[in-house]
Amino acid sequence: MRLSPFSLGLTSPLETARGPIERREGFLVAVGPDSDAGSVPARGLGEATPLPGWTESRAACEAALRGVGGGGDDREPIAPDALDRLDPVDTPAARHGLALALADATARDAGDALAERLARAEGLPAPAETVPVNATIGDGDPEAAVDAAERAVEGGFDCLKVKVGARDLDDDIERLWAVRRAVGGGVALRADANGAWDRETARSAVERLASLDLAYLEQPLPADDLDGAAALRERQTEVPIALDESLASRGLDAALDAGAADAVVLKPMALGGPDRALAAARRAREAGVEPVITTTIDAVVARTAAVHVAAAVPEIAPCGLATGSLLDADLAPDPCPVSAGSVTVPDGPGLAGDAFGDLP
Ligand SMILES: O=C(O)CCC(=O)c1ccccc1C(=O)O
Ligand SMILES: [Mg+2]
Repeated sequence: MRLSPFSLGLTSPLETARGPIERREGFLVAVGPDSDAGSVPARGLGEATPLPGWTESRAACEAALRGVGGGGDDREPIAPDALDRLDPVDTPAARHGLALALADATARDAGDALAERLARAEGLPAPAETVPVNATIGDGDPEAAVDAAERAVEGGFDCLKVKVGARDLDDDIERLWAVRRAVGGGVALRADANGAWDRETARSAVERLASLDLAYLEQPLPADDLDGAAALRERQTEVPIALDESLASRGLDAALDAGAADAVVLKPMALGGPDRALAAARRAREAGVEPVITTTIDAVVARTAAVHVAAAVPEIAPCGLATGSLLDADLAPDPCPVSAGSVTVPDGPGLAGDAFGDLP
């Protein structure tokens, strides 16, 4: 297994209530084919891009991958239990990197698109050919938010996710209303507070946002506060509640059991791999909770993998996968660029046929 480090800057920092995201640093993970041992049937490519706060640190990610043979050559056989030795809770990005590389290799060997393999493993029907996506708007000042919203709608997006929670609630409400006035009633608006509010502020927010027609409010309360999220849902049906950070901290099952979410925001990089993200999406669906797939502002390999995961979820809601444009450079041309608020799922085989053939 070969690791190739990379470091990519964002065009401008993505401001969130938990601070700005300025760079994304991680590893490409290349495996096989190791014709001698036969444990990896074809070349496969993965990406491990940790985001501390959502995943392990970069150092922990690298150590975990090296501990299961990363750092060697891609032709070296991989221990059969290598993937099992990467803990999806402690080192989700590391597990994502190897799980994706192995899944890409297996799908390539079979001549299937990754989405087809993922769907079959979960007993889901044939994947979709396109996936709807939301535009991601950072927690900048009101003019910047309105500007970004107008540009996104001109570009064909009909769903916008606006970061909130970095300023006073009064200012956020005014900011969201400014966006609503600018884009009109026909565009779906989501707001993501990244856990910034206490219960009283969150209660006030859902009351004051009731008439804004929000598609959902994401992570209004700290990650651990599932009871608070459940209570918000009980009092305010006009503002659906989505959970993101809570899934990493409390787990999907606890969130579903607590009745704490109308929607769950599933990040393959934070959940330990494409396979685990799709399994989570299927479980959420079965519990009547809408799954949404997003990146952690990953490079093109993991972003493409997340598109395959989303494609495998029948009738998926708009996903947070239009994040490539936030990076000021990328590892390869995008095999599934965003057009008119949607991405086309690559045919394969694997992630995207030959699209990543020049990558290490
Ligand atoms: O969902 C999106 O539109 C993009 C992804 C996103 O917002 C995000 C990206 C990196 C880390 C956290 C988050 C988040 O959803 O909170
Ligand atoms: Mg979020």
